[in-house]
Amino acid sequence: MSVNTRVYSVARVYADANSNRPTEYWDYETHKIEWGQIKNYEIISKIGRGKYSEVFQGINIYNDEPCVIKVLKPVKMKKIYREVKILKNLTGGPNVIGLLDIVRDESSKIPALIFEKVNNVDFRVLYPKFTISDIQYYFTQLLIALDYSHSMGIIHRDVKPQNIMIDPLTKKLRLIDWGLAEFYHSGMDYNVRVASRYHKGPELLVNLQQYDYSLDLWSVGCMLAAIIFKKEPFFRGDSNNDQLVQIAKVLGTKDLLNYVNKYGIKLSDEYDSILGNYPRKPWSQFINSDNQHLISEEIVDFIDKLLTYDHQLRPTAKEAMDHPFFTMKCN
Ligand SMILES: Nc1ncnc2c1ncn2[C@@H]1O[C@H](COP(=O)(O)OP(=O)(O)OP(=O)(O)O)[C@@H](O)[C@H]1O
Repeated sequence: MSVNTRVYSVARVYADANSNRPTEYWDYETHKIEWGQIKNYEIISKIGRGKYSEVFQGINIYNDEPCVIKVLKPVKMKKIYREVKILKNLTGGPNVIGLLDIVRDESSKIPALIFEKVNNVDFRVLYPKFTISDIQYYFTQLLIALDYSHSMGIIHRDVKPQNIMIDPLTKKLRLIDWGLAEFYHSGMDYNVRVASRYHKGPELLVNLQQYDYSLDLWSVGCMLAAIIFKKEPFFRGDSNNDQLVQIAKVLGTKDLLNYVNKYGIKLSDEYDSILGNYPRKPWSQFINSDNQHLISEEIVDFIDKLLTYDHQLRPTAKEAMDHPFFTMKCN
């Protein structure tokens, strides 16, 4: 990230969340990590493997509490400091995964993050069974986590089903994987190589670097559209460029061009031959016999507002929670 002389976009909310706080709050590069005791934890089994880590189920042998041990792969120390600083700032906040400890192996110096464990059910099993009332409940929980993070000056930048742990028995939802999250400073140029392809907002794909918290709301829109229309993922691009084409096939080319023009962005020449001149596709064309029981005017309007090219026009997390979809009566 870098400071630019041309400020063309500033967050509509929480723009000063970091400038109003002391430097120690957001300056992760000078952050000193206080290492805990690695001998307190034992690995039980492997849960998953991410791009940046190997994740294990573990146990704290002193209190017998289950935990998750995220062993970080070698990356720049700066990235580790950022994830730790952000987790320390957000831990204890609503629906944010709790960081319990940070340890490292004495000889290899490999760091590991210790988290609270969620008895997650895979989204491919869970989401297809969701009723409207489940969707209202879990999306409210997700928006609560996002509004909290945004109010704390932090953009998650990788919202996707794999990063949302849900235990349907206790109805606990936790937003995990803060490894790509970043502090928001108005006027700052950010790296657009964040988020996972299917959930990347148009701002990232058109190289609009002064993006903000609203990026996370696009990803929420992708998740919601996938669940409601039973089309997972909703936008399936086979490359970053194709991802924008898939979006344009739904939202239309004209509004995309209006969007980039508004912020004085020039679309890369690579798009010249692939973007075409797609009309806007009505949402009704996504309704079929498999999904019609989930469809309502309210939900379609909500998806329509979240999946807006112009990041400044999307509802904020708080505005999203106030959408009529959430107060809609359901059986
Ligand atoms: N607290 C937790 N409780 C239960 N499962 C977890 C928890 N934290 C992580 N996992 C599991 O481990 C996987 C990887 O964790 P995480 O996303 O933090 O790692 P990552 O290396 O940053 O992943 P990616 O490359 O996908 O971004 C998750 O998708 C999830 O399945």
